[in-house]
Amino acid sequence: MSRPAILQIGDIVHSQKEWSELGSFADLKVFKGSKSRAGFLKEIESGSYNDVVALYRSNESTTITGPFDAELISKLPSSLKYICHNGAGYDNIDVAACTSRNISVSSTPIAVNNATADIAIFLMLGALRRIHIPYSAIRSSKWRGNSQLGYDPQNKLLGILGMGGIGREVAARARAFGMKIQYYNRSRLSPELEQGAKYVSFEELIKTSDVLSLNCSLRKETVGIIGKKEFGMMKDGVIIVNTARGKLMDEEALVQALESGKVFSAGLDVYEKEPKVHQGLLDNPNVVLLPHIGTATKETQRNMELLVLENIESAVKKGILITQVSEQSSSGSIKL
Ligand SMILES: NC(=O)c1ccc[n+]([C@@H]2O[C@H](COP(=O)([O-])OP(=O)(O)OC[C@H]3O[C@@H](n4cnc5c(N)ncnc54)[C@H](O)[C@@H]3O)[C@@H](O)[C@H]2O)c1
Repeated sequence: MSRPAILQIGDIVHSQKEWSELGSFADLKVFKGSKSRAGFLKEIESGSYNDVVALYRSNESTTITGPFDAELISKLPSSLKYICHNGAGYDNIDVAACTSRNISVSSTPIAVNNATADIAIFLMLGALRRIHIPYSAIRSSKWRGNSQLGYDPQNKLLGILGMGGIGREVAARARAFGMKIQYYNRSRLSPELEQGAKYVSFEELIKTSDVLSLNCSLRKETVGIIGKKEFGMMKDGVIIVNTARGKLMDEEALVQALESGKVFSAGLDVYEKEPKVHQGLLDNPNVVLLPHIGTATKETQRNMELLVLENIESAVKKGILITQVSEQSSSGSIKL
């Protein structure tokens, strides 16, 4: 029987040794052609990947191939059974199109939790203090510049929208700051996972939170989940933190809510049209901005790569993905 092949798209930076070790049971191929969607499609058409069973891709490699949408998925070789994605968010993969082609998809949850929750807390504290103002004043020899007093996290009500892996780590950290926690999720968590957080309706979360942290995945039904109407329902002086996905929120509506003072400040790691950032956010000193660096630590990047490689090994050797995406693992609709 011929050996299966595994295809790498994009860079593997922190676990090259472990990638090479997959060579003990499979042929390793790396997409090196003209680094574009057209170049990738050309390589597929040439037949070079006709023995590829599993592939490695990442949120970063989307800049090379474009999204794994229905069009691209329809052109993948018929040998391909597993897409092992490096990223906790996989909104750049059309999972339904994969399922209908009997392709299983994995992502990298858990590995991302700590680093992303750390950044959410960093942004929340920064937003509570409107930290950008003193932060930039000192470097332009203005000492505190136009700084005003901020707020303590203690005794504030933190609302978490999407109490998944990252949301729960945000809650754990916020408890240490003396915050009260409430959350809304697709389904209520067990008491062990809730850790005392109060489960409330979406409407109550929006209306009563002092700080709102967006931690839910981007799906068709969550695009624009926070828009003009929701900002209108919020408490005056609310603080918004978004480390999940920019498209969850109507950025224009956020800019207006910041300008009107409805929103005291915001801490953002993600944007609607990355890498483009709304000019109204760039111009507003009350906003803390980071360029999507939630998982940008050496430990987390390595752990994410390793989890992808573990998924590949398990898939090729045993036909099982370790962290298959929930749309496929819970529906049981995929037959291999
Ligand atoms: N800033 C970064 O660098 C960075 C890093 C990792 C992940 N992320 C983003 O954070 C998101 C969350 O990651 P995670 O690992 O915690 O994922 P997760 O799957 O563990 O949690 C997502 C949660 O969202 C909830 N959810 C989905 N649809 C919902 C809806 N309609 N209403 C309410 N809740 C809903 C789910 O029930 C789940 O609890 C990812 O999807 C990803 O886009 C960003």
